[in-house]
Amino acid sequence: MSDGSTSPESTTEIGEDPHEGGFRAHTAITTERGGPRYGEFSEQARTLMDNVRYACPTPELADELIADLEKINAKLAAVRIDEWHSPSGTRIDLPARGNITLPPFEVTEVNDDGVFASVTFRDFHLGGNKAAHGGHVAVAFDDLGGYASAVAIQGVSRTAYLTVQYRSITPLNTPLQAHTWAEKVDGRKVFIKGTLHDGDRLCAEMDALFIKLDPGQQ
Ligand SMILES: CCCCCCCC/C=C\CCCCCCCC(=O)SCCNC(=O)CCNC(=O)[C@H](O)C(C)(C)COP(=O)(O)OP(=O)(O)OC[C@H]1O[C@@H](n2cnc3c(N)ncnc32)[C@H](O)[C@@H]1OP(=O)(O)O
Repeated sequence: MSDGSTSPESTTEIGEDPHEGGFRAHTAITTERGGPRYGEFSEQARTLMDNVRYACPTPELADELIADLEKINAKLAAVRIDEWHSPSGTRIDLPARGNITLPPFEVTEVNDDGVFASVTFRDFHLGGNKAAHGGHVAVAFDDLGGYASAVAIQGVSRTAYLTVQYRSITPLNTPLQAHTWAEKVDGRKVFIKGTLHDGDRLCAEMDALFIKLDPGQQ
């Protein structure tokens, strides 16, 4: 079984030095890095975080779990690679491109009106009272806003500011509808808006500025 990291069919061409300045020189899109079960692996990691968020282990069970997790961490530490070649963040076939640090989203459509995605906040995104933590809502907006910016300018940009208006509770474990779009492009400045809905109900809105990076910019 291949780890897919060098498969020319599944990755965009990246040379010896795949990054330029602070970001990738190319949009690395892969469907094979990490192997065919990388999605299940990521999902197990998310479920681990869900369970940890709500678990109250006995001291004896905590001892056992620490020993188990030490073994798992040793296995993972042995296969760590650099950020440019890691599957996380490049697997466009998986929720949130296989990046478990993002709220899992699935992009459902990209068109002239922007990026449309289904986002599901998990148990481990809990803020309080069954609602998502506001910081996680901002994370989802940052990534999907960056996506809309990338689509608008066909290039890489970085967040200069991002404001979220929290309009109503954002529920956990519910597929929510996210929409991000470029309202205006002015030179390197990309003004991005976003909304997050639970059905007809508006949960949050985003207003952000992304700056297109100059070649080689850190
Ligand atoms: C089939 C489809 C396939 C699709 C494939 C998938 C595609 C997916 C693609 C991608 C998705 C991923 C998306 C990820 C997104 C995540 C992004 C982040 O989280 S980035 C990390 C957080 N942000 C930072 O750490 C920035 C830190 N700050 C900086 O580095 C600089 O300040 C920077 C780059 C933002 C600007 O610095 P300067 O030196 O380049 O530019 P200056 O000259 O300062 O600003 C340019 C213009 O912008 C204005 N500006 C800059 N910052 C501003 C601010 N905070 N507020 C207002 N204006 C600002 C300035 O006034 C200037 O405007 P005037 O040209 O003079 O009109």
